[in-house]
Amino acid sequence: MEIDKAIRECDDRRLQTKYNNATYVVQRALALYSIEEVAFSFNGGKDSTVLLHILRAGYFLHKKGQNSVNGDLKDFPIRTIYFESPCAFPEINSFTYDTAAIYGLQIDTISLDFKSGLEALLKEKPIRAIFLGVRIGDPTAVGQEQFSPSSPGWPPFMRLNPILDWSYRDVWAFLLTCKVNYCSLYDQGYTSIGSIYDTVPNSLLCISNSSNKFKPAYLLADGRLERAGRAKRPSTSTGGQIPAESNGLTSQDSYKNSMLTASIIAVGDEILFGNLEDLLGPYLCRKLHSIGWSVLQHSAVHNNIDSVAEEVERQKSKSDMVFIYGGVGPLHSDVTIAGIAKAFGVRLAPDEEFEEYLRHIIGDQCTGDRNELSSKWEERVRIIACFFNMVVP
Ligand SMILES: Cc1cc2nc3c(=O)[nH]c(=O)nc-3n(C[C@H](O)[C@H](O)[C@H](O)COP(=O)(O)O)c2cc1C
Ligand SMILES: Nc1ncnc2c1ncn2[C@@H]1O[C@H](COP(=O)(O)OP(=O)(O)OP(=O)(O)O)[C@@H](O)[C@H]1O
Repeated sequence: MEIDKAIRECDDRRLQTKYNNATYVVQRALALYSIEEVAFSFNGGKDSTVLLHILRAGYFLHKKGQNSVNGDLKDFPIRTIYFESPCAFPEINSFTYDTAAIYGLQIDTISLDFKSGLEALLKEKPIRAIFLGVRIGDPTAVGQEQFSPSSPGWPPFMRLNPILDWSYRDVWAFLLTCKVNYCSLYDQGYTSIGSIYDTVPNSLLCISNSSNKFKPAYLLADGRLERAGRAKRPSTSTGGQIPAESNGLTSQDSYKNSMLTASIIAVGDEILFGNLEDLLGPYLCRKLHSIGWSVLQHSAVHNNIDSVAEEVERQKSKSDMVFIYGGVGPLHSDVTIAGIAKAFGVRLAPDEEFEEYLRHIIGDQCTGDRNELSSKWEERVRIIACFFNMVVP
């Protein structure tokens, strides 16, 4: 099987681990559900293209385990569903159907919205579980695991997310290592694709502003910014139904003329006990005021998860931006980040690529301990901050 072979022969250990885990999830699912009971939700995007090949490989390994291997490119009996929309890019539509033809996918095209379409599908077919290309950075991944029942109010099925823990870089490492086709829009600077009304190429890949040329998606250095091309278009007299033409990041320009508001939260028992003077807060207030921002509130809270979470929760609905400092070090008593996660209802996960970057800059002195990494990082941030203070008056 060409995918399995390509991954086993490559020298990317991290990719091999991700691949092994993802195909294991597929094999577990195929052991739990019959082929008639599962479906694959495919939309021609990069994540679902990865998932297609993970499913092909997982199905191959599943059959191999049963001693009935068929290496045929078109041996893919899992029902595939595609929610086709008139707002989809034509390139996405044609890639979806071309790929279906190449790999012999039995594709059911659904023209309803997700919920109604799934309701109709589940009435008609014995489907109990659906494979999705959802990844941890997606807004819709919040609270999901590799096996997650559909949400309350949705028809009942199991959501299967084999690539949930894959990063943007993992996705591209896989597609390029396996040399599989992907939608041509990704070579034109699109990094995550929604509809023609809300998606433009990612400005971070712009080669030069004048030529309007973009580098391919796999060259985006920081995968956390993959959704920067998902522009929020202001509504217009035509109901906002104008294809996005400008770049996603420039949509922030519309804010320039209105006054932005900020809240400032200091976290630290020492400040509340009066043992430490908060110098940063007044400094931030002055700086923000000098650039035309309005500071709505400046508060101090105890170094405890619930206090931080409650204050963040309160302030985030009032201000355009909340500044928070204190309690972000490597000690167990530093709980600010956990408090912020609680306020947003998300769980904390290590950012593996950032960790790798830190290891790279810390170099040989690194023992591999995560606490050590964050304390060393703090040191560097302090040095950079001092430097910044010296050169910026
Ligand atoms: C097969 C399938 C199952 C879904 N199940 C759920 C669900 O259980 N709960 C939910 O809130 N959204 C569900 N959705 C909607 C997605 O979470 C999400 O809104 C959609 O994929 C659009 O994502 P985007 O905004 O990143 O394009 C489902 C979508 C699909 C295609
Ligand atoms: N129109 C659709 N039809 C079928 N499945 C869909 C559709 N939209 C989303 N999905 C499912 O939800 C998953 C997550 O969607 P998402 O848009 O985040 O990823 P993607 O489209 O694969 O890649 P990209 O982020 O580059 O657009 C998809 O991989 C697919 O499984």
